[in-house]
Amino acid sequence: MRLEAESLSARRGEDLIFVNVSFTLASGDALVLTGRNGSGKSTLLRVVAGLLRPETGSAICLSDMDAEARPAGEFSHYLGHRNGMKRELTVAENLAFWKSYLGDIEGGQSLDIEEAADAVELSGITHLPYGYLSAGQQRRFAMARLLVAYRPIWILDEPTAALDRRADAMFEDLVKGHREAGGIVIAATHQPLGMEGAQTLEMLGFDGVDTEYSA
Ligand SMILES: Nc1ncnc2c1ncn2[C@@H]1O[C@H](COP(=O)(O)OP(=O)(O)OP(=O)(O)O)[C@@H](O)[C@H]1O
Repeated sequence: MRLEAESLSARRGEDLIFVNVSFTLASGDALVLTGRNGSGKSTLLRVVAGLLRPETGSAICLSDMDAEARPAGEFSHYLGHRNGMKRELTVAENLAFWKSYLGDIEGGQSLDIEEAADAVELSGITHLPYGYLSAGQQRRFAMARLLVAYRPIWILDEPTAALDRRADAMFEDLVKGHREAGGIVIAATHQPLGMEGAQTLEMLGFDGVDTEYSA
């Protein structure tokens, strides 16, 4: 599998946030986005995930299963700053929703809900309303979303911000396991997070609008 981003530009409001961003990632590869606050990291992640329309360019995925290139978003999990879980529902209900809503795509297998809870070291509390949990527990279960439906590309925006070191280590193992199984990871993160050997791409914000970016 290959993810190819070519000549991406994006606009927020009136302003171009970045132009000419290109990179290619193959199975097992990772890309770390760096750059100061407001430089466009989240915007680029949302464009690749298919949540924001690019001004120019495309992010496509060439899968071994499919002769045709398809939008990268169809192959992606997106874990943004927000957790994407309903506070009133139990953890199990939230994860069951994501599991049935997303389903698996060809080429990989997902975990069931208790297995995913175990993988984020929180088994036994999936019957609790999500809103009862601590911020760190909520974030861990948001990470469990990545495991209950298979997607080869993980797009992660500061996934472990405000978590403790043990959670970092747990998440690092998940990311390593995903890459070893042939997955691709793109993350805006200041922590290592299993991203060894990753390409890096420094986002320059408005300053970079006249400069070409590529990783
Ligand atoms: N919905 C929006 N409408 C207009 N401008 C926006 C919107 N969202 C973000 N921006 C602007 O786009 C620019 C890039 O923001 P973005 O969130 O992508 O940066 P970032 O590098 O992820 O920042 P941080 O490190 O603070 O998370 C900023 O100038 C921001 O003000």
